[in-house]
Amino acid sequence: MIVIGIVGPPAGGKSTVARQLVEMGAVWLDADRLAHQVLNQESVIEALVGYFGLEVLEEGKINRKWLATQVFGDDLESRQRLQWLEAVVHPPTRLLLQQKLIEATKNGVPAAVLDVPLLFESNWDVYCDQIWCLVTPLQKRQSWLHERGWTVEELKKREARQLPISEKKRLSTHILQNNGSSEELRSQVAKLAAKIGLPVPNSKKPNFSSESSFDAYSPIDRSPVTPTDRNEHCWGKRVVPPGSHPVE
Ligand SMILES: CC(C)(COP(=O)(O)OP(=O)(O)OC[C@H]1O[C@@H](n2cnc3c(N)ncnc32)[C@H](O)[C@@H]1O)[C@@H](O)C(=O)NCCC(=O)NCCS
Ligand SMILES: Nc1ncnc2c1ncn2[C@@H]1O[C@H](COP(=O)(O)OP(=O)(O)OP(=O)(O)O)[C@@H](O)[C@H]1O
Repeated sequence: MIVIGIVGPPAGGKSTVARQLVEMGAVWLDADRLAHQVLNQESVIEALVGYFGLEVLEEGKINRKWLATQVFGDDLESRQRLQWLEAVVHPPTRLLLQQKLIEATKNGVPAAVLDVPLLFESNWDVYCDQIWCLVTPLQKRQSWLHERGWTVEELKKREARQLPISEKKRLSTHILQNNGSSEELRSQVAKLAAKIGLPVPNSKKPNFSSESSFDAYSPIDRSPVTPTDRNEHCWGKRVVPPGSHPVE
């Protein structure tokens, strides 16, 4: 099984690429979704109420929209709150992600896609054979934002808490330019997928939601890919190739 990490700026198209790879037989591991599951755990809710007060709750659940206003900011207090939140949420999220990776390996899927926004920041890159970095202009992301109800300011605040895109590019093995349609993005994804032996469908397949793709694997082809020099050591430290990376 080959492990592909997807990175990029917030709202840069990581999930879109993951969905496209699911259509090509990969399994999608969505760290945001797993972190949301962790936020539903009783012990985590108790810890958050202890730290943030009852305001963090809405109808007994963590109010993520409110919490985002408390942790994404440039001031010292916000940064300390984010650090605290990550220290609570990341370890159980890591455990869930590890379990899902092991499950995918056992199921013999050809590829697992790690859709982890903080892939480098949380050292998840060590699990990856390849890392694909999306380069997506702010203007494009702005035009897609309305779907998730964020303002540009919210987007920028989150981005400021992540590794700069220049660093993400430098540390990645492939770069995808997401500055056109999703079909244009798909053709870049298909090219890279073909290189690692994933079955690329000719026609457009229906979209898989994170919900449905998370535990269910694509029915297209479950046979393992031919081993390449990079996919034989899924659990070893990935070696970052020297120099800059060609635009794919
Ligand atoms: C603050 C929370 C409640 C806001 O929830 P919300 O539903 O608004 O956002 P969601 O979780 O879907 O994240 C959307 C995007 O925000 C950005 N983002 C989320 N957490 C972080 C973070 N700790 N640092 C920088 N950017 C982040 C990412 O680009 C992510 O894809 C939530 O993001 C959270 O609990 N974050 C801390 C846990 C974490 O680091 N998650 C990232 C994956 S491990
Ligand atoms: N090339 C594209 N053409 C049109 N819409 C796009 C394109 N790429 C992404 N989008 C849209 O932009 C929005 C953000 O994309 P997506 O959710 O894939 O980003 P993301 O990187 O996973 O975001 P985050 O990690 O911050 O949650 C979505 O509504 C998606 O449909």
